[in-house]
Order: sequence, then structure tokens, then C-alpha cells
Amino acid sequence: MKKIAVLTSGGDSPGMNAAIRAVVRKGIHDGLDVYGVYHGYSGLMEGKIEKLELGSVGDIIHRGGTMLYTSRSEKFKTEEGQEEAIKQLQKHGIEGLVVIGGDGSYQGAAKLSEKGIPCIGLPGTIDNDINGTDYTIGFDTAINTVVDAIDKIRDTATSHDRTFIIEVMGRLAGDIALWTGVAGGAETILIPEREYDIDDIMTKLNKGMERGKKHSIIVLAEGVCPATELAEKLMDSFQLETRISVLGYIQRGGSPTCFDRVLASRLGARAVELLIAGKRGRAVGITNQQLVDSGFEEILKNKDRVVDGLYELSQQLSI
Ligand SMILES: Nc1ncnc2c1ncn2[C@@H]1O[C@H](COP(=O)(O)OP(=O)(O)OP(=O)(O)O)[C@@H](O)[C@H]1O
Ligand SMILES: O=P(O)(O)OC[C@H]1O[C@](O)(CO)[C@@H](O)[C@@H]1O
Ligand SMILES: [Mg+2]
Repeated sequence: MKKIAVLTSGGDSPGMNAAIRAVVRKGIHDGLDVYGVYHGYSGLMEGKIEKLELGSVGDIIHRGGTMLYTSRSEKFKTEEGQEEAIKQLQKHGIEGLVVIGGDGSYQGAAKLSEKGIPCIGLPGTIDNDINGTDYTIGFDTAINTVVDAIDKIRDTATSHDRTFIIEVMGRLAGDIALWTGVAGGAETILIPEREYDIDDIMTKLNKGMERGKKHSIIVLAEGVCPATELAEKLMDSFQLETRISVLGYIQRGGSPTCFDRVLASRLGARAVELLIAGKRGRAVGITNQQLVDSGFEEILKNKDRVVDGLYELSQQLSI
């Protein structure tokens, strides 16, 4: 293998730049030519491909976002789109591709691998919703951003004796809500993987109020329902007035934490090693502090990824 390429796809996440840097530098270190594909799969189909040098990835390790830009592309989900992408790779003589993205991006990489392009996936998403790794690149930064926000909201919630609903990202996965709810001392955490009962929420809030507690924090993953909907339910059923804070895209930006930078560097370098070793159709991850790799098929199976016992613990600690 002489020429490889790297792209970022799906929602950006802090640490993607550190991963790109690792792929480029490790690739060049090991004697490869490394190309960058701009704007994810859309750019791949359009041939937005440029050779990257050591200096191309200088001064980016600490930056959020992705220097290669990203996209979501419906066209790439079609056979026609994938064929166009393959033609572009062949035109540039690229023999292997590193895809940094989430589960959707992995599905695209799996298709390319099936069609003969060796692909290796790197888990780049704030959602932490990828099997085959305990942590995705960007999750640590995102949860620290959220915890900082929760702490700030707590100050005003306490001062005004208010109940706040804080809506965080996670369409299908509750990791951000669960981790930050535990870290932020939330009274209630609602995640898509677990059903909730509005009466239980109110019973818990009431218990707190009986003890003299006048403020509460509810952390809600966006995949459960919009914060406005929960606020209306609490008002209609219990005449409980709440305040809402939807954290939104602030969760995707910012300088990556040390953890995310090191994770991205390790995973990026391992992806290059796998391509050189002739592996394809696999993604890199970290489990129990060890770098691992698994096939896309295994990774893309639906699994309950909620950390063993963390949801139950959150309930025990927030009585
Ligand atoms: N089944 C599929 N076949 C081919 N390509 C796919 C498939 N699913 C997704 N993709 C491609 O991957 C892109 C990114 O997927 P998606 O929007 O689900 O984000 P993601 O990678 O899961 O990241 P995140 O969830 O963090 O935003 C899609 O826009 C599409 O181009
Ligand atoms: O508006 P976009 O870019 O589709 O992103 C929104 C989604 O992306 C994610 O943040 C993951 O990056 C989801 O949690 C969220 O619902
Ligand atoms: Mg996803």
C-alpha cells in the first residue's frame, strides 16, 4: 500500500483534527502518501482530494471542528453515489481510506469496503454511540462542556428555587445525558434507552421539596422528547413551572480535552497500521484501555450500550 486517504463525515466532534493529524503523520512516518478528502462523502464523490504533507496538519491538534470539513450526503447512500466515490479514489490511485465519523459514516465505509476499497473506521462523534469502543473521539470534550453548563445553570436554579430541564444532544443514545446527569448531580435523567414515567419524576421532585429542596435539575436527551414537551406535561399534569435550557450545538465545538487528543492520536495511528497490515472493513476502538479493532458488521449491530449499572446508580444517588 502506497497511497491512503482520510475523510471526516457526519457531525463534527472535538478531536477529529487530532485524528486527522495522527493519520497523516503516522502515514508519512511509515512511508505512505496521505491524501485528504474534503467535505466527507460529498467531497469524495466530487473528487475534492488533495495530498497532505506534514505541515498541512500543523497547529490543529488543539482545535475543535475538522480541517477537512464534513457533510451528510443522501446521494452517497445510493449505489450510484458509491460508484462515483470509488472512481475518484481510483483516479488518484488511492488504495485505502480512513473514515472518521459516527455509525452512519461506518455504514458508508462498510459499503466501500464491500466494493473493494479497504476502509478503516475511527469513532468520531460526540454521541458515544458506537459499538466496539468504550469511548468515541469528542465525547469527553462534549460532556465536559455540558457539565460546565449544568454547573452554571445550577447556580441560577438554586438562587430562584427553580426546576430546570436541560436538553442535551443524543438522538438515539443517552450517553451524554447519563454521564453529565450523574456528574452534574441531576435529580432526574431521561435517556432514549430507558422508558420514563411522568408520575415517577413528580414523586421524586415532591420528595425533595418535602425535605426543603427547592430547585431541581432534569437532564433530558433530545431523543426522548423536546424539552418543551416535557415542560408542558409537567405543567399540565402537576402545575409545575419549569425553565428550559437547550444546550444545542455548543456541545459539538471547542478545544478537545487531553483525553480526546490522546485517544484520537492513538486510534488514528492504529488505523494506518491496520491498512498497512492489509486489514479492511474494520474500525478501531478502545476497550478496557486496550486498542482493539472489530468488523463493521459486528459494530453496526444494535446493542444496548448503556454502561452497566450507571443508569440505576444515577437513580440511587438522586433520591
Ligand atoms: N446506509 C448507508 N449507506 C451508505 N452511506 C451511509 C449510510 N448511512 C449513512 N451513510 C453516510 O454517512 C453519512 C454520515 O452519517 P450520519 O449522518 O448518520 O452521521 P454519523 O456518521 O452517524 O455521525 P453523527 O451521528 O455523529 O452525526 C451520511 O450522510 C451518509 O452519506
Ligand atoms: O444538525 P445536525 O448536524 O444533523 O446534528 C444534530 C445531531 O448530531 C449529533 O450531535 C451528533 O453529532 C446528534 O446528537 C444530533 O442530534
Ligand atoms: Mg450517528
